[in-house]
Amino acid sequence: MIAAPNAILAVNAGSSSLKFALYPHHGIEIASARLSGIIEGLEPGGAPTIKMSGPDGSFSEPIEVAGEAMFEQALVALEKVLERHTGGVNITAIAHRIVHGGARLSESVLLDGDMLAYLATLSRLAPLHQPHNLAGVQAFRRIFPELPQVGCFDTAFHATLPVNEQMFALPMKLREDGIRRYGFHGLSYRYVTDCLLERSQRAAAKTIIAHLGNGASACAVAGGKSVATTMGFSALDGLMMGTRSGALDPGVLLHLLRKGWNVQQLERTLYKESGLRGVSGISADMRTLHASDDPHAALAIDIFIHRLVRECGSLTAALGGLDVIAFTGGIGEHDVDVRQRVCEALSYLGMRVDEQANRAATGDSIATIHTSDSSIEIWVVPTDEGRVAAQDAARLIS
Ligand SMILES: Nc1ncnc2c1ncn2[C@@H]1O[C@H](COP(=O)(O)OP(=O)(O)O)[C@@H](O)[C@H]1O
Ligand SMILES: CC(=O)OP(=O)(O)O
Ligand SMILES: [Mg+2]
Repeated sequence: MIAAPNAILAVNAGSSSLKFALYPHHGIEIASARLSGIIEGLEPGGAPTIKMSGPDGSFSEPIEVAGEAMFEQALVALEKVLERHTGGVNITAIAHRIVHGGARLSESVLLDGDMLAYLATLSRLAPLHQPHNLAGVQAFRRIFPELPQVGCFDTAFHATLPVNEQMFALPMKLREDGIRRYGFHGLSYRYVTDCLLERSQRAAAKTIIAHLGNGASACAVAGGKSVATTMGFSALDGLMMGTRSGALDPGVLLHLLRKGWNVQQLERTLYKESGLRGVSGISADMRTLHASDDPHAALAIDIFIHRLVRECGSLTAALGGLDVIAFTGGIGEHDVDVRQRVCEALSYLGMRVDEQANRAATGDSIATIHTSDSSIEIWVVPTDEGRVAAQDAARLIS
């Protein structure tokens, strides 16, 4: 009898959805994802649905849940769906994307009770991500108690940030309380950095990676290491995002507090009602904004690009020049118009975008979109955060 192939299940548990992908592996050798998908509607009162695409094509089906423990019931359903569509792979570990590893964790780790207790203390630093990530781990531990669970941290890639990039100009005592810049989207930055280092002679020098998804940030990478990044203490800083404000004058917060706003109102506004959604009044989805002829939609896109161009200038200054820029995340991989406008605004650096190559880069595979006389390479790299997590899990269980 031939043994079922081994595979690692990489998951990203959010507030109301769970993204997953299954990576076959042979020891520490990881293959491309065999299938990937999302369970949506996991909020109380929601109607959980599983969407998946893999070798048998794409499908979407509701998950039957009754009473409490919706998350656990969804995982049991996921296990059955995976069994049906993979012909029975042998899952060897679950690799969890967890946004915050704090100052202590600069690498992925096996998750046990002590480690989870430490990670729970970081929830206050990432209130909209960390509690959901950890609830995901707990649910998987209950449903699959025999499987190793591995934590892979968004902050880990930024452990190399120099101290002047980590520090706020605040009283030193606050730094001792953990109030410093951490940076996020590290799994994506690691994936893109590895892709670039494999393919470009110049990527080892001075590179900016723009991760433009629902959450968005950009990172300056030198010699494969993070040296500056736009997200800081929380996943709110830096670029304008789908529903988050990005960098904001702290005076605005003081003003609103003085007007009587409470923490919940501030949190909701900054995380959920700002960014593309807040400015446009229409949607957080870039595709919807492009399709709209409302002037507020155009204004939202315009601010998004303006903020990104300014941050690229700042990151270029931190690097002392620029050799390579890479676009990734849903917008970075697919949005021809945003890439064109950002690159044209950065032409003062000697960046020349090839309009035809840009139009042809659809995010299905890695592409370059610069002209032969551009002094800066421009890349489009479809990211794969799950693969980085799966690699680490394979290493940790081997
Ligand atoms: N073809 C496209 N053109 C422009 N934007 C796109 C396209 N496809 C996806 N996006 C945008 O990508 C964003 C989601 O990015 P993604 O990286 O998938 O999200 P997440 O951060 O949840 O992983 C949305 O704003 C969406 O509009
Ligand atoms: C850290 C962060 O912003 O993550 P996401 O883009 O998944 O919201
Ligand atoms: Mg994302």
